[in-house]
Amino acid sequence: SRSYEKETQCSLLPHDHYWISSKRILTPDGLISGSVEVNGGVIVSVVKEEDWYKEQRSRVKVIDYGEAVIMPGLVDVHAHLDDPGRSEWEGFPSGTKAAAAGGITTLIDMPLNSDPSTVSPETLKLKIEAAKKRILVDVGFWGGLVPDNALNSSALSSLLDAGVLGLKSFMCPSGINDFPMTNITHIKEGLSVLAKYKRPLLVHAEVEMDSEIDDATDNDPRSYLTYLKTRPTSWEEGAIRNLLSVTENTRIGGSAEGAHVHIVHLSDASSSLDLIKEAKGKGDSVTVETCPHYLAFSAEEIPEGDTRFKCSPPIRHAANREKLWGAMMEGDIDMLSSDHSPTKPELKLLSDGNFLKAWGGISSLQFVLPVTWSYGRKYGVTLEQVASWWSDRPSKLAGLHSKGAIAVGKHADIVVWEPEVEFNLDEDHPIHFKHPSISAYLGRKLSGKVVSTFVRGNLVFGEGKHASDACGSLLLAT
Ligand SMILES: NC(=O)NC(NC(N)=O)C(=O)[O-]
Ligand SMILES: [Zn+2]
Ligand SMILES: [Zn+2]
Repeated sequence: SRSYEKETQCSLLPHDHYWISSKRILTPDGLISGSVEVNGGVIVSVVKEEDWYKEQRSRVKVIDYGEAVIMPGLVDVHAHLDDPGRSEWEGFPSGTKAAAAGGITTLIDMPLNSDPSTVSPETLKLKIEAAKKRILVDVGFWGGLVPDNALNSSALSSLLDAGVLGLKSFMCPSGINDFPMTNITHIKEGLSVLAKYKRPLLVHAEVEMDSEIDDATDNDPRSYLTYLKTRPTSWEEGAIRNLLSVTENTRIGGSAEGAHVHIVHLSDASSSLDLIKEAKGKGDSVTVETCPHYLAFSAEEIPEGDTRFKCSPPIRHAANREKLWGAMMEGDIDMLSSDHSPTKPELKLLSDGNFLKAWGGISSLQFVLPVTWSYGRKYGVTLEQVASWWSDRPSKLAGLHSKGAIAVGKHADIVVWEPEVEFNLDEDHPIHFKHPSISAYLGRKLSGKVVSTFVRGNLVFGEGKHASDACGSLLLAT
């Protein structure tokens, strides 16, 4: 029939009702051997092997994944897909293809690096138009909190009413002209509006302060350490200290109860993290993420002129990376995000190697699961932790309560992967984001191969292939 045809193009699997089984299914109650029943895009049962009676399964298709891990799909709350306006940097089609190939089933797009930035109902509409029928995974949007709308509660309300899942602001220049930085008054006012909607504010927490080098001309711009000195930990610490001066309002009974502050891409695992822990201890509604590149790389190993590693805040020394891992394992850092922030290769200035002038941003979207796993193994990272950092916590941050777990009633957003399988990110490895050459992960050996990715029951990626139709859904807050 017609509808059958349509289904097969959204999914590599011509079934609406089926079971997937494996010896390792990660549920909220732990790892089980058993099966997951999917019907109409939703998980309708999760059954242990011993309870899975033959008659139950005989009627519908069963896909047996053997010992591969079945886990909730990843929810990436921080990615820049640069569409519309800078789709030569990335774009919804290539970005969501990379996401699907990496086991990411939901992606929340940042409001900047597209042109225009997403700061109003009109600009959100442009995003929605650009994404419609061009996304392989589910996509939601953060709106921008900028000086233009921050002190105007009806402007902010109209942006929130239009469906952004929350807001994002910068405490330092963003590098994007139509996305200026906010001060603490803007943030405070923004939180009071967000409180009514119970949606979060995500903050890029760095503040411009004196750099540790008096005269940049004395320093080699091809040396990573020169760049590192221009954005010392005091930038993060100063911004976070200032930010946390207004988060007490988010406590129960506070004037902005219901609002939440989420600090994006934390790099400094020392004083900045201590401040966050202290605020959480007092009951402020605060969470923090870091990104795989801060956990995988260290300043010491960044080659001269290799601007693929440039991002802000910067990747710091190995001792800081150890502390970040400690904070992950202790639960002091709540979750992970990619901060996939690509550009066109020309702007990375790879032949110049000038760290001070190159575009800042790491390209990683497709690799975050194997990177987290590969670099985390030495710290004893478990599958439960990976699912908490990448699915459970981020889905809650974004208010997406139908996502983030293999449980009855949730969307059938699922990644099937083989943690033990190693691969080299060499020229032969298919990479789906637009500009693989600017990724700092190229040439690495990783462990953890994505076998299949399901979005609302559609098999959107399997055996190295993508579904031919882009049937991801737009996630608009209501
Ligand atoms: N304009 C940007 O995308 N900036 C991004 N750049 C990074 N992280 O280097 C970011 O998230 O701050
Ligand atoms: Zn940022
Ligand atoms: Zn970012």
